[in-house]
Amino acid sequence: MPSIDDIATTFESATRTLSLAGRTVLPVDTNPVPAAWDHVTKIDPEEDKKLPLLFPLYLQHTGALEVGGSKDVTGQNTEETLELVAGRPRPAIQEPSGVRQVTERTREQADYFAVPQVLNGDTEAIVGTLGSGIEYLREELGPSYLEDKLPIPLGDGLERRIVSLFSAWTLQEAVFEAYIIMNLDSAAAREASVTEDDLLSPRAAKQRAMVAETVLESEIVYLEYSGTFGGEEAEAILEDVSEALSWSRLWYGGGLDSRENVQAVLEAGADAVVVGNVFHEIADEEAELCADAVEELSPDATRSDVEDWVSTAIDVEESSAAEYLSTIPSLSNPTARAREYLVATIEATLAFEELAGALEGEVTTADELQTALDDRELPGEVELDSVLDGGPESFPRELVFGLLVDRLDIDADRLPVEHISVA
Ligand SMILES: CC(C)=CCC/C(C)=C/CC/C(C)=C/CC/C(C)=C/COP(=O)(O)OP(=O)(O)O
Ligand SMILES: O=P(O)(O)OC[C@@H](O)CO
Repeated sequence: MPSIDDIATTFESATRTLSLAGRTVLPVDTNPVPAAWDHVTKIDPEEDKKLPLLFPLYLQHTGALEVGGSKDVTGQNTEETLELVAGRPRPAIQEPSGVRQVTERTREQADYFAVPQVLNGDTEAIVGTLGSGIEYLREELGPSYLEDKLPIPLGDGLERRIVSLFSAWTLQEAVFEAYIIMNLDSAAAREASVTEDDLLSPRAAKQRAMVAETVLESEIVYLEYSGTFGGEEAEAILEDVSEALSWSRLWYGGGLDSRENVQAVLEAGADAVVVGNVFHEIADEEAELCADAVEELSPDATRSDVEDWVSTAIDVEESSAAEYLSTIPSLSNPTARAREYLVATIEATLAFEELAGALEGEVTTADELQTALDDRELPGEVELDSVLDGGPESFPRELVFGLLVDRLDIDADRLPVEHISVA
């Protein structure tokens, strides 16, 4: 009679064979990273990188929101950013660059967990940090998660096995991003100790991508030029790497800000583009624009007044809003959308200023503020509700409440609005 170990071994071997067939010969796509994502927006939780006020308007057109960065990222600012953006309106991926950015809360908030592994960096960036991450899952996050969830203690042995299952499951559920970092002048290159000697030719990049797909089983191979556009060099790498991959998705990120540079990397073989800086630049741009609008426009300016003002205040075609929207392959007429979203943002700001002015000195507690907002149409509410499909909680209400709590210096729990441009 076969032992339980024999049965388990046979089962494991059959599962592996099926998984291998799914990756190679069967006409099915078993990669958990949706092929439909051809555009991903990378959102950095660090303090200096802000979100546009009506960010869901912009994010409705992207495939997924990837939350992470290489500098000044913490568990707390990651939780805050995920609290704001996850599901608004697209799924969120947490991409940690350090172990302690992962918390119980971020695991609950994010729909996907993406672990970077750098194919051309130092050992720390391929196995070192990952090793401390697994240790952290087993020895800290797992036990504290279990303590929160278990109604009664189960005894040391069983608890240890459940914790080990928790960390194995977390990694099983994770998607791995095999990075090839090619811009030496980026935080990502510094983080992963990528030097001149580590830069790869297209052929070497292709060979490492093959290791990622077949041995490391990385769901994503990520050509990273963070902060700069890789141009022809990147295209040559994408051409070679894309020929070699059949299961892993090939992502390109770095310096994208126009339809042309997006088309170039997609045509060279990228499955998806990742856009970071230019999204945050929308927030900086609108903060200035809104400050000017508050100075120059009357609070009861009509939409057509605002549209006219926008036409004189900014060259919309050259704006960061239009640049970001132009990176979304499926979106037609990005300039017209940018104009529409900028106008909506200014209208919302003018209405917010008027509301804040009316409530100043009138309300001093959270309850009073809540009552004052009930049954009133709030700035940005119509636009945001049309994108967010209602849902049980009203995001525009929470947003305006949070911004007013800050403005009126009220003591109350609120959304982490400090990540929003105009706060
Ligand atoms: C398993 C657990 C709990 C955690 C995983 C912890 C790991 C393995 C983190 C990976 C650390 C690592 C290899 C970082 C490399 C740097 C990197 C690729 C960062 C991502 O780039 P961006 O942050 O988007 O780049 P910029 O900041 O330059 O824009
Ligand atoms: O910020 P940018 O240059 O758009 O790069 C996006 C992303 O690849 C960074 O990890």
